[in-house]
Amino acid sequence: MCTIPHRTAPAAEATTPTTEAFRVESDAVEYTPEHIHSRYVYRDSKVETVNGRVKVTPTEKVYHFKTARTVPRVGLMMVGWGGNNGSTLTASIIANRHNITWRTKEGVQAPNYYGSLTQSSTLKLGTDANGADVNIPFNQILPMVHPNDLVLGGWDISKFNLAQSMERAQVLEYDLQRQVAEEMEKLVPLPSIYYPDYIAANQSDRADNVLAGSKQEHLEKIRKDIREFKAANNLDRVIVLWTANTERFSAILPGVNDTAENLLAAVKSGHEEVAPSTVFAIACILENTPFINGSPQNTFVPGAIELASTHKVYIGGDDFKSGQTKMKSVLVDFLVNAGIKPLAITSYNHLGNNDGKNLSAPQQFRSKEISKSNVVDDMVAANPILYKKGEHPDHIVVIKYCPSVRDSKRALDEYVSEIFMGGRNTISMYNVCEDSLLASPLILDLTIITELMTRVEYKTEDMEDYAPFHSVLSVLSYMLKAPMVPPGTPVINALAKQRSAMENIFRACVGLPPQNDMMLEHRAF
Ligand SMILES: NC(=O)c1ccc[n+]([C@@H]2O[C@H](COP(=O)([O-])OP(=O)(O)OC[C@H]3O[C@@H](n4cnc5c(N)ncnc54)[C@H](O)[C@@H]3O)[C@@H](O)[C@H]2O)c1
Ligand SMILES: O=P([O-])([O-])O[C@@H]1[C@@H](O)[C@H](O)[C@@H](O)[C@H](O)[C@@H]1O
Repeated sequence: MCTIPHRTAPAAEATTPTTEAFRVESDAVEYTPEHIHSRYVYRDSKVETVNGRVKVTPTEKVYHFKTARTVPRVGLMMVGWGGNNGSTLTASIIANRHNITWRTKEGVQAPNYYGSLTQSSTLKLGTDANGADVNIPFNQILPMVHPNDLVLGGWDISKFNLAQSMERAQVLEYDLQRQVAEEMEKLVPLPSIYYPDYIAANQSDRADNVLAGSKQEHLEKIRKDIREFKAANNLDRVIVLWTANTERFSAILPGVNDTAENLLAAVKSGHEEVAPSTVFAIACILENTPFINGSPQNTFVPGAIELASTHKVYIGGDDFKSGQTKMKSVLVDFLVNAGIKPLAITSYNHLGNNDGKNLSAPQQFRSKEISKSNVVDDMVAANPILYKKGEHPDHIVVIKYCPSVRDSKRALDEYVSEIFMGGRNTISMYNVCEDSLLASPLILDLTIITELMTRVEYKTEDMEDYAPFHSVLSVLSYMLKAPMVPPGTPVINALAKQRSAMENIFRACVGLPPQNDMMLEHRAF
């Protein structure tokens, strides 16, 4: 097995087509100066029951994909920039960009992007003449923006600059903090929208950087912020990502947020049931700027989804899938697909960062409890041998705030399953991690893949022109606890399926077949 060496980051002024790490030699793939064109045969199986007999028919559908090769100048604006995730990610990009190393008790540590699928994982490109796998860095399958080239900005209700925020977060080692502090000090979050009812009351002491005025004025100000950030930094594309506090859920109210028209009117009238995150989402959509929600609240009320679809702007969410839930979406997938029946899943964690402080309030915890609880639904529903219709494991989620452990979340999980002949199997896990060091790389992947998707279009044989994917970007699901999907389509939480879907879509864009792991060349020869 060999891996094509990892390329260093291109210069920030990437304005010419990226030179790909490989070329696909196929009649189904064409490289022009501007695009990669591919013709892809999508194969599936249609199942129908006719007179009690199940009939399966293999199907084929031709898709034409077109991917713009030039990686644009990209800005990432974070809502909640001064938080643990935002400050940690910013410091980490600066450290990687300048290759800043720092001393720890174990020696010299170099910067990296571990935990980022696009930056630190690989995929199998094919096999060499000896039949050995050839693996490439995930970010070489298609031209992607490099994290080092992202221009960073954003908003926070706290006026701390990013050096103060990094110090407050207490996530990164001091020897690194001191080296990036000067650059971080110059980064100051824009004032933001603050509706006290939406986050815990215990957050009020941070709220010293807030916008005055009406909801409509807030909407217009955020739109202006995006335009000005883009112009000031000579950007081609801005991605906005919510990594601010978890909000309470918004009630879905007919006449208020059920349609795009009603939602815009509700903002204009200052209706209380429009959350800050929804105002941000509307501002982004109206500015043709993708908006990703890294928190669990229902930012994307029906009216926001309709608005995004009408404007063909990408939205995605909800809630970074960083630790306990990520593990759950692997373990339950393994158990159920091994024919083992989880009976009870109890997930407890305590943490001491500001996120934990905000989640100590009931309404904010409820938002998180919902996003953490639905992650096994698809796996359970897919196995009627183990689970009768409507049957599911007991699933308990507990989160407690314990200031002294800071960002170092302690997660304790127990999985009790029924096994062969009435037996029981209990798996216990203890997972300690700096929560922000798990979430920050996910912010990169969400940003990088969202930007890539703005450069991918498809056309089927019955379409006149190319079109973007559906505005609800379900391809992001690998990074999210409660993946948003186009209305009426299935939600997939199993981590392996989520990664496979993303990889195979990108493979199709360069005319490669889906990865199937059959390895027939090593079994039938
Ligand atoms: N592993 C993880 O860290 C993880 C995993 C999944 C989800 N999340 C979610 O990501 C979010 C951020 O996590 P964190 O640890 O960085 O939290 P944090 O509390 O450290 O940061 C949130 C920041 O948002 C700011 N803020 C709150 N309301 C705002 C508004 N309306 N506009 C602008 N800024 C606002 C706060 O001042 C704070 O600086 C939380 O909602 C959390 O639930 C985190
Ligand atoms: O991603 P994950 O570890 O399942 O879930 C985490 C929660 O357990 C934690 O309490 C919360 O503070 C983080 O925001 C994150 O949502």
